[in-house]
Amino acid sequence: MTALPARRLLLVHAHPDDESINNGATMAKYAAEGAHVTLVTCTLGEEGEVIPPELAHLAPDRDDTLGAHRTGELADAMVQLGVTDHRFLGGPGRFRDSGMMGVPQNDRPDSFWQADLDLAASYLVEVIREVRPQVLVAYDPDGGYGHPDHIKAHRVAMRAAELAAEPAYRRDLGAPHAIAKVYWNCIPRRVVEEGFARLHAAGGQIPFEGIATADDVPGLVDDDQVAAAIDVEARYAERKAAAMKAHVTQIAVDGPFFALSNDLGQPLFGAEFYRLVKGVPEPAGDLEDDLFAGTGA
Ligand SMILES: CC(=O)N[C@H]1[C@@H](O[C@@H]2[C@H](O)[C@H](O)[C@@H](O)[C@H](O)[C@H]2O)O[C@H](CO)[C@@H](O)[C@@H]1O
Ligand SMILES: [Zn+2]
Repeated sequence: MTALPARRLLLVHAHPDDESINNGATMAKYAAEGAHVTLVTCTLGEEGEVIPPELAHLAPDRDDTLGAHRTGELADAMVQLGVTDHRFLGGPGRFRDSGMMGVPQNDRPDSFWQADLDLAASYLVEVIREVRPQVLVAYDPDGGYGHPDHIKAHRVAMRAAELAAEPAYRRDLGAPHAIAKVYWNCIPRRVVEEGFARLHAAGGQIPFEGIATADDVPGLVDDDQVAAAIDVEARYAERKAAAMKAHVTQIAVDGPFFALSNDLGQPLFGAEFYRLVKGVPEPAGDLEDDLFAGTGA
């Protein structure tokens, strides 16, 4: 096996589309700089809604082929971001999209929400011990906005980071590896409110049915919770928008704005923000501009 680059970043997401929405610019930046970026997606997004009418037949209550279709959208998004290492947790279709919190699909035995935590984490331990990343990016405990697959993805990522470092745990999955820095996705309320102010100023020019609210944006935090801001050059923000566009069934992009299948416009943020939950923080008040800061990589 060829040696991996010195810098290795692992991101764990619930569905195809989350990676581009939350971390598209960060992934594009580090991939372009030669870091090894590994994305693990926990489901195929089988229970999603479908935006384009001509693709409505893919829906779970029609042909139920949306999951297979979204793997293609995700592959297209990876091309836009320059990311070559993408995996589905446990293999494609191992865990099914659980649907929004409270729907009957949450109770399907094959849903990610019902998955045994340590079993699901064991698949991620194998990836961690192979790739040996210095940095892990995951959701906060609420999954950003309370979606069961996002909550479970957080739990699996944090459990796998713990188990991967445990010398007595499953040496058949590789040599122990302790991830140096763990971040959770977030976004400062101030930045979100500025973005919505721009959206409201655009008013009638936006092509969406309505406008979301700041509280609809996952991972809202106060400024003092933010440890790192990856505020990339325009070219990486452009890659992010292109990757989001690749998720045709889930996201409609219009310039600096986008909407999910609820057709509620929200700002598309080029800068991406992170809370540090493991690692040495910068001196109080200083924002990191590099997720690998302090790792020696
Ligand atoms: C960004 C994200 O996590 N999307 C999920 C989410 O999709 C939302 C869901 O269909 C909701 O009912 C819509 O109103 C909203 O517009 C969608 O973004 O949940 C889906 C089902 O679990 C999932 O497939 C999708 O990736
Ligand atoms: Zn999601």
